[in-house]
Amino acid sequence: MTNMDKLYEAVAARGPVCVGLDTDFSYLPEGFAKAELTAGENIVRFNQAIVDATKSVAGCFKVQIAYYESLGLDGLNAYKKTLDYVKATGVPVIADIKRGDIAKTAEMYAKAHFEGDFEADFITLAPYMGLDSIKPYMPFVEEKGKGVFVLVRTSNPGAKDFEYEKLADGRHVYDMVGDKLNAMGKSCMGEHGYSSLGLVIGGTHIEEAAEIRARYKDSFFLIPGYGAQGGTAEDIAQYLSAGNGGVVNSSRGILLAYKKQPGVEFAQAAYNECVNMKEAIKNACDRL
Ligand SMILES: O=c1ccn([C@@H]2O[C@H](COP(=O)(O)O)[C@@H](O)[C@H]2O)c(=O)[nH]1
Repeated sequence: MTNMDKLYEAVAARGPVCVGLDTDFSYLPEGFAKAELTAGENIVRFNQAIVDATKSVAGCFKVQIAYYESLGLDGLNAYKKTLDYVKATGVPVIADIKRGDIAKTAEMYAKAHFEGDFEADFITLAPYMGLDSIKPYMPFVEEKGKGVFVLVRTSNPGAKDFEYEKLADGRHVYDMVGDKLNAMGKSCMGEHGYSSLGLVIGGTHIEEAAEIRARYKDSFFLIPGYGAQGGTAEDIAQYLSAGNGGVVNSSRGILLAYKKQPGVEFAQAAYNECVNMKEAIKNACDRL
């Protein structure tokens, strides 16, 4: 069974919410940090509380490496401890590292994030340098069941700058990227009908949602943009297939939920936000 199969089953069991552990030190509630600990150590304590509170309603967790790299070695230690803590729960974990480089360098990134200290179930990749920048990850995908999510149509406003450009055949650039990746992903199909080569499809532009879902029936989607970036359950539901086939990330919306729930402890507030998000997406899927 591939990690994508496990992710599919996790979504079937607990829903599509992907809890984003993009933990900035400034997100820790007042009085939470212990002065005798480093910033990274305090972030790990915060993350552990979030993971404990939300794992029963999380399809997966996503750890955004930039938040940890920005703290240097202390942060990388916190990154590893956070990954290890999530892995011990058995809930799938995506390392959001967005790598993209020449094949030889990509081989090293693959080793760095699919084995050893920073091993994750899934990683994110940027495809701009071409398919040879993705291929070095495929031995881990095809032989060890690992998974990748590759950027196709991103959630940021700048998605319009390159991804929406039109080709001579009428396709958008993001269609061409998605088509090539979807074809590449046929080499690693799982038991549940989804490839281990998944696609990142932002949940903030919905005009093409139905077309994108129909075009890539066997691609699992990582869908960022819910909450803080304005994506709604109604928008996101269109990227799922009967409530599965994708995971929906929310980072700031979950980590900072306590700021919108006065008097509620931060981990409980994160849990409440996950439950609300899960129900809102389910209701929106049911209405489709
Ligand atoms: O198109 C993309 C690809 C990745 N991301 C990542 O998702 C989260 C979003 O965080 P929020 O706080 O929920 O906005 C973050 O890690 C991004 O790096 C994305 O937003 N859009």
